[in-house]
Amino acid sequence: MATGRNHRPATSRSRGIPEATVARLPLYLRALTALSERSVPTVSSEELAAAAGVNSAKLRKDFSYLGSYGTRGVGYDVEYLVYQISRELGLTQDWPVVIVGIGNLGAALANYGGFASRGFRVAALIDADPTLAGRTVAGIQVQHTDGLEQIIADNGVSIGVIATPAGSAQQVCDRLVAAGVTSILNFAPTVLSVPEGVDVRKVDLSIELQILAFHEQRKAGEEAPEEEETAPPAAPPAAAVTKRSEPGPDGDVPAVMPA
Ligand SMILES: NC(=O)c1ccc[n+]([C@@H]2O[C@H](COP(=O)([O-])OP(=O)(O)OC[C@H]3O[C@@H](n4cnc5c(N)ncnc54)[C@H](O)[C@@H]3O)[C@@H](O)[C@H]2O)c1
Repeated sequence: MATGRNHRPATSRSRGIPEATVARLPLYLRALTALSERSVPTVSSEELAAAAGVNSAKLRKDFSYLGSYGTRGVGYDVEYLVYQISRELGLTQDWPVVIVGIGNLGAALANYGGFASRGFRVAALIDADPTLAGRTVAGIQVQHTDGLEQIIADNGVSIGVIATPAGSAQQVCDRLVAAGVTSILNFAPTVLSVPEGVDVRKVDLSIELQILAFHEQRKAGEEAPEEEETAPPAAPPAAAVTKRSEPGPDGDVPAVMPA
């Protein structure tokens, strides 16, 4: 099943919106939702850009793809933009989601209230451990992986979340895809291979931490007084050098949102 490449198009399939813009829409939506909750009626591109952590020229360009230009001197209508972006992201409908792997992470995700409020209903929790089957997590009974295909079909699920160990993730992914799932959020630290037409998003908090560590190290380097550079460790003997494995052909996108 794990054949073919997931060729990610440069633009979204709906109306030629660039993927980079699509990736920023949730940031705008989050900022706009906060304004809406405070009953703020309009917002300028600069204010909204600052709240979303995005450059304001980029924001205006992004909104032009939605056909939203704002009113000079007034700004953007908050409620209407919330509606427009939600519609563009497909959030005006309810998306049933299954989570596979109900360990520490899967249970935490199941308990996270933020999915439901954003239109993602956790329809089922699935785990391979027979001792977990029947247990209730976040008010939902965990079901055994034996029934995975039936669960997907019964609930009309198109989005699956993988929170299993890395070693089982590809097999789980293959079963989800064979059962009809076409979007996967992968938390397992492995590259998934999926057929054309299946989207994979990968979340890896340790990669985010590593990037922060890189910046911390650079900051520390800038602050430290000049001193002799530490010699790098000696290169390993040729025999000990192993070839780095090539990333698998899943074409998934790192969790880091473009600024
Ligand atoms: N992306 C991140 O930022 C992040 C953060 C924490 C953990 N993780 C990863 O998430 C995964 C889960 O971590 P955890 O701490 O919850 O582990 P865990 O061991 O607590 O839970 C894993 C669960 O997966 C189940 N499982 C194993 N094989 C399965 C299969 N084939 N089908 C269905 N269920 C299966 C196990 O029974 C277990 O309940 C790991 O891969 C971990 O590395 C990622």
